[in-house]
Amino acid sequence: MSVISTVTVRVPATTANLGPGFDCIGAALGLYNEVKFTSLDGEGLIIQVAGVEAEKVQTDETNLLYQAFAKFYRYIEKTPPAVKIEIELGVPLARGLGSSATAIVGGLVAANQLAGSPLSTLQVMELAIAMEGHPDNVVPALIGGCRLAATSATGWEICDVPWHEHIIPVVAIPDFELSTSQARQVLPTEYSRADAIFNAAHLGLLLRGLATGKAEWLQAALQDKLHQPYRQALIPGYAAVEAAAVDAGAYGMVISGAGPTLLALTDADHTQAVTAAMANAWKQQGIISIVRSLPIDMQGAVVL
Ligand SMILES: Nc1ncnc2c1ncn2[C@@H]1O[C@H](COP(=O)(O)OP(=O)(O)OP(=O)(O)O)[C@@H](O)[C@H]1O
Ligand SMILES: N[C@@H](CCO)C(=O)O
Repeated sequence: MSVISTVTVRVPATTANLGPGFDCIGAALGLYNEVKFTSLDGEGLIIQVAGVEAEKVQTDETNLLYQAFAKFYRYIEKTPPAVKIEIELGVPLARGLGSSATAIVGGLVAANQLAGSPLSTLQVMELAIAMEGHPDNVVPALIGGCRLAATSATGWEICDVPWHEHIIPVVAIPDFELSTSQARQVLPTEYSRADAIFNAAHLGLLLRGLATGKAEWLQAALQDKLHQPYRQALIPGYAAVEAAAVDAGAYGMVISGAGPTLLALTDADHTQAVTAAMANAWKQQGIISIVRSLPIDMQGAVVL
């Protein structure tokens, strides 16, 4: 088989929900997956994976990157070409850092590029949201920054959420997985009026806290009644890691995406202490973790 065309796409990890923004807010982080698509003549699919947890990624047609690639071609009513996909993984799988969003966005962006860009970024975004089922990971993975997504009469309204430069995300990534589908199964299907009001108020406060960096607003805002109370039991050591982060000076701590990664927000003066405290708290529970501060990525998916 000979090579027709090649494209390489880099896609950032994302942290969704940020506490009270369940299924509607997320931010891109400076941690990346890179994927090279080479379209070939003839028929076939070759997938090669390297990097963190490479052995866990499917290498047949069920691979999510390929699923997104094929969905794009079905959408434009063309047959997907034979393709070789080379994946360099930096984002750990099923940890609440948007690995599935990197695959969906990477596959769609690469396919659009190889097909001569017939779709706009907005159209790619709508396809990505439909595939993932919610917008809070795929939107920042595609366009970067911190983003809020809301439905409108005609589709989606996406807005940028200003993130004060003094606010630093610290992610504590444990060495166990929690799939999003499992973490969604424990959620109720209905909520009380009191819980709905609680989240509306705290999401509003979070937006203002993120924009201003005001400590009191951030400390109060990072609370939620829609998903975290139900998911904490799936994350051993949650309470101990949260207490350690706050004692070390974090504004607060939330579940990153569907978990099990935990996300603390802090400032530069406390980043080192918060990072060490979270790692130590988990260690005392017998859980190995990687804890690190990450910048907000402002670029989103990039064709290299
Ligand atoms: N680079 C990749 N290539 C192919 N498939 C991937 C890739 N990354 C993730 N996946 C698929 O996505 C699954 C993980 O998706 P899941 O939604 O459970 O977690 P997540 O996206 O990492 O977390 P969250 O949505 O909470 O941020 C993996 O088990 C794998 O099937
Ligand atoms: N909003 C999603 C993010 C994970 O995909 C959830 O919490 O289930």
